[in-house]
Amino acid sequence: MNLPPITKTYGGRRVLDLPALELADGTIHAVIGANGSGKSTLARILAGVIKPDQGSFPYVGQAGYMPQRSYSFRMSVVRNLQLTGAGRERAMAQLEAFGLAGLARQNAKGLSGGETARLALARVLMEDHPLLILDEPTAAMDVASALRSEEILLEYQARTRCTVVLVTHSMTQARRMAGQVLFLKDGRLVEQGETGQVLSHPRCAETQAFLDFYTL
Ligand SMILES: Nc1ncnc2c1ncn2[C@@H]1O[C@H](COP(=O)(O)OP(=O)(O)OP(=O)(O)O)[C@@H](O)[C@H]1O
Repeated sequence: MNLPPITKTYGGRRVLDLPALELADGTIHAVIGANGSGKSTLARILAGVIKPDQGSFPYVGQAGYMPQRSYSFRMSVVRNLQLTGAGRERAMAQLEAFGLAGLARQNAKGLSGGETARLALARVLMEDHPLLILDEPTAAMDVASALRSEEILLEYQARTRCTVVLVTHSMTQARRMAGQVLFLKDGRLVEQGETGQVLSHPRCAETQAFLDFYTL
């Protein structure tokens, strides 16, 4: 997937200023960087939720998107998944996979934060998308749920061969999941490359300085 240069400006402040990018198809790309570095802004643009300063993103409508603040609809948990057009049996199987089957009949608005995130991920993975944009999908989850979600996501990706943009603050998650890593700082792309290279042998001092905090 070739992306054109992308900029985004709010109130005269440029929060994203990226060059043309190539994201290898069928690969999981982890987007890492400090708070405010532009990760969610990039995710929203790729998902078509907001527009870049210029042009429009050509993949609007094709992407499955899980925003940073996951949400549910005011109806039963199982009906949240049936909204995708799936039958009850398929929806229940997905809830089972995400450990939510016991909550199927409960109103989804009563779910905890981590449960809501599991439901949101379960919902986006009900359909096959060529492009998946996941903004910190497991940040609210307990470790067991996060690891299970990673497994399900990897199975989904292996089956569909979709391209995934995964925003994460977890370097261990990036190592487990991603083939490529993009490091953003102050809205700029500092480094992009194979996961092991960027996380273990970064080329840029700025990347190393960011990663140093993860060994503290
Ligand atoms: N709607 C908006 N109006 C004004 N500024 C915005 C808006 N959305 C984002 N920004 C600014 O753009 C910058 C990048 O925000 P973004 O949410 O993309 O960061 P992030 O890397 O995802 O951060 P975090 O790790 O905290 O989620 C921030 O400084 C933020 O304040």
